Amino acid sequence: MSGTKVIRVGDDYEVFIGRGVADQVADHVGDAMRVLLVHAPAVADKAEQVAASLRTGDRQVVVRVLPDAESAKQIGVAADLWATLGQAGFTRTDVVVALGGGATTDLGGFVAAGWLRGVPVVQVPTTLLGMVDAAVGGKTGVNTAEGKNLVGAFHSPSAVVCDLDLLHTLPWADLVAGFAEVIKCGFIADPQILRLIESDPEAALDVDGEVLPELVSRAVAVKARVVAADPRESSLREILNYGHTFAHAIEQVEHYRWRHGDAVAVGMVYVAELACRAGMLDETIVAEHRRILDLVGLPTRYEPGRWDELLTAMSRDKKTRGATLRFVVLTDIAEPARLEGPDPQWLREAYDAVS
Ligand SMILES: NC(=O)c1ccc[n+]([C@@H]2O[C@H](COP(=O)([O-])OP(=O)(O)OC[C@H]3O[C@@H](n4cnc5c(N)ncnc54)[C@H](O)[C@@H]3O)[C@@H](O)[C@H]2O)c1
Ligand SMILES: O=C(O)C(=O)C[C@@H](O)[C@H](O)[C@H](O)COP(=O)(O)O
Ligand SMILES: [Zn+2]
Repeated sequence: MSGTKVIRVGDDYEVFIGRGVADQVADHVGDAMRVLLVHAPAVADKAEQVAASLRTGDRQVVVRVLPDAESAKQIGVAADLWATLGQAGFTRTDVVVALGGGATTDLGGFVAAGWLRGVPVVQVPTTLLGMVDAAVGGKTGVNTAEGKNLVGAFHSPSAVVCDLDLLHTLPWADLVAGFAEVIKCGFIADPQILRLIESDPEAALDVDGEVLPELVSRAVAVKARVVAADPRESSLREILNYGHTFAHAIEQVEHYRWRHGDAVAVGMVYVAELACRAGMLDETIVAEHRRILDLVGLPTRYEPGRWDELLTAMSRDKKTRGATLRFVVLTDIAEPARLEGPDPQWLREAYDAVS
């Protein structure tokens, strides 16, 4: 890959993918007089560099480090930042910049969505998962005691800056977790993603190689296409939730000790097993889920004996309507469909098949 790849999300904003592009964050804040930069603890050095590049003229740059990972996604963290914005006099032409993984971009986006009912946010994802998924599409939010992402808002970013060089410091387990959302895009919409991974998994996982940028661009293109067609998830966008009903249940019952990507990997196998029991998906495709996830080192199993807790957590999924659980399933690769109110026996059998 040479140069910066630019992917438009409808008429709304652009996603910039390249090496070194975080040095250009200042180009995306316009003439804002004030910028709040929130960042994950692990990228403090980069945050200092970005803050320095933003400090031009009279602009005031306020920098705040967030609690690590999922602990950032709490209403209290957002409330503290709203107090900061109030004290610094942030107006509707001022900007929030979020630098970090998906937890940071979800929280930063939520803070921007709430302040004055919406100020611009520039998303600068620093994990693979953030680049291919979380920072794109405008879903923002926090968790509550009752479940994952239960409070939030749709708030499109004004730009998304994906600097692949930032992946050099990302721990291996977090890089691998990001592949779950890449593989999800392969299964729901772009089989070439699956072919690229299976033909050379090692090359796919090489942050300095040529395959990873291609995978990032392909996954972002899938997300951009779906989000542009259905920004507020009235129908089509639900396909981006493939595997997430079971995944979010795992995350909640594990008190967020499981990575989101790892949970999504198991969640996709669960829902493939479910679709198989519903007679919608051939078992060879279920096996293909396990094989491809295995190739990059993602989990395909969760522990036994937790069914009741998981079922309660699944009932709070946003796709549920009344008492009816709804799942995004596949009838084939790149052929998403819905399964509504499945037989409780299938739900349980699918769990037994992944535990
Ligand atoms: N809004 C959406 O559409 C959307 C989509 C997918 C996921 N998400 C959310 O994203 C979150 C998961 O995101 P994630 O997987 O990026 O996890 P994360 O944000 O928790 O980051 C994982 C870990 O990597 C560290 N880190 C981040 N960048 C680093 C870097 N460059 N070098 C070293 N360490 C670094 C973080 O500090 C953290 O400890 C979940 O909360 C999930 O719900 C949101
Ligand atoms: O962008 C979407 O739409 C997604 O569903 C992407 C998911 O990967 C992501 O984890 C999202 O945060 C889940 O959203 P939720 O609405 O189920 O909370
Ligand atoms: Zn996800």
